[in-house]
Amino acid sequence: MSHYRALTIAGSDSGGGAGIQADLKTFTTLGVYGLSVITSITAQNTQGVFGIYDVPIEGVEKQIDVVLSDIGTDAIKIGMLSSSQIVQVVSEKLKKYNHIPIVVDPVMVAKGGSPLLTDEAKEEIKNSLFPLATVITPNIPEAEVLTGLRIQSIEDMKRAAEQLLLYGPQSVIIKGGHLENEAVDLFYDGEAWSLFPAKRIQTKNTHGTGCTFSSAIAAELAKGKELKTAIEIAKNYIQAAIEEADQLAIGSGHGPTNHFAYMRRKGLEVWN
Ligand SMILES: Nc1ncnc2c1ncn2[C@@H]1O[C@H](COP(=O)(O)OP(=O)(O)O)[C@@H](O)[C@H]1O
Ligand SMILES: Cc1ncc(COP(=O)(O)OP(=O)(O)O)c(N)n1
Repeated sequence: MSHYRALTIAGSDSGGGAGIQADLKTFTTLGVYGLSVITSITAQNTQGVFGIYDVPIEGVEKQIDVVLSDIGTDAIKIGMLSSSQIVQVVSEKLKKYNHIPIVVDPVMVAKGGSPLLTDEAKEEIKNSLFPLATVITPNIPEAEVLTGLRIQSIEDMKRAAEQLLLYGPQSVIIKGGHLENEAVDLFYDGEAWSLFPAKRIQTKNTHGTGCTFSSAIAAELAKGKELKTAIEIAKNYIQAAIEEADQLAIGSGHGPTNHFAYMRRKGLEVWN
């Protein structure tokens, strides 16, 4: 029996809530075999980021080469790429895989405010990586930095999405986790707008929501789902993970979301 495969190219979060660790948990609980290329190691817990150690460029290149030449993948998710050199090498390598769906999460800042990429790398992401993307998934602060617009409403999100599409991705989803009332995400592919609304959950345990959401989209694309269906499933997955986040109670700061919740709701008992 063969399995669908998804590759994450991202940073490691030692606290397990975001980055590579969140991506692999998401792939696994959506039934997809997860592969990983680590770009950077963060010393991180629920209280914040205490150190960032980039993997040497040759190490990033080698991981991509050996994984793709032997195992291959059905979808790729890109998360934290902390320097412009890492963005360059990843973009260069992925140019020859443009038949595979690519989800780009332009990770910039961790919840506690620690920067996860340099200013130089922001330009490189727009110019080199966005043109390769099936979909890009900025949150509101990221979309503001990338466009220079102030985003406070759905109309502002629409303007930002139009501007971001000019960099060449096939589509854009601006995540609304930072809006005040509703957690509504806006999708745009140059033809039509779609809204993915959800009730905003009051919890401090939202560490890794963006990583989890983008890797759930990648997992569903790996299975061959159409993009909007993949986003709908990812939205249900993250909603369940946030709704049941407080049951995990990991760490003393901003805890992770609950990657078991979606599986449990599908009737699979994961612990006793
Ligand atoms: N408190 C919340 N309640 C419900 N959904 C949320 C909440 N926070 C974030 N989300 C959802 O989680 C996903 C990730 O969004 P967001 O938190 O904005 O990303 P990031 O982690 O990159 O800042 C989006 O679908 C967003 O709507
Ligand atoms: C290693 C690593 N990658 C990405 C992030 C940011 O993840 P995100 O899902 O945006 O979650 P928050 O940091 O906003 O909770 C990270 N912290 N670490």
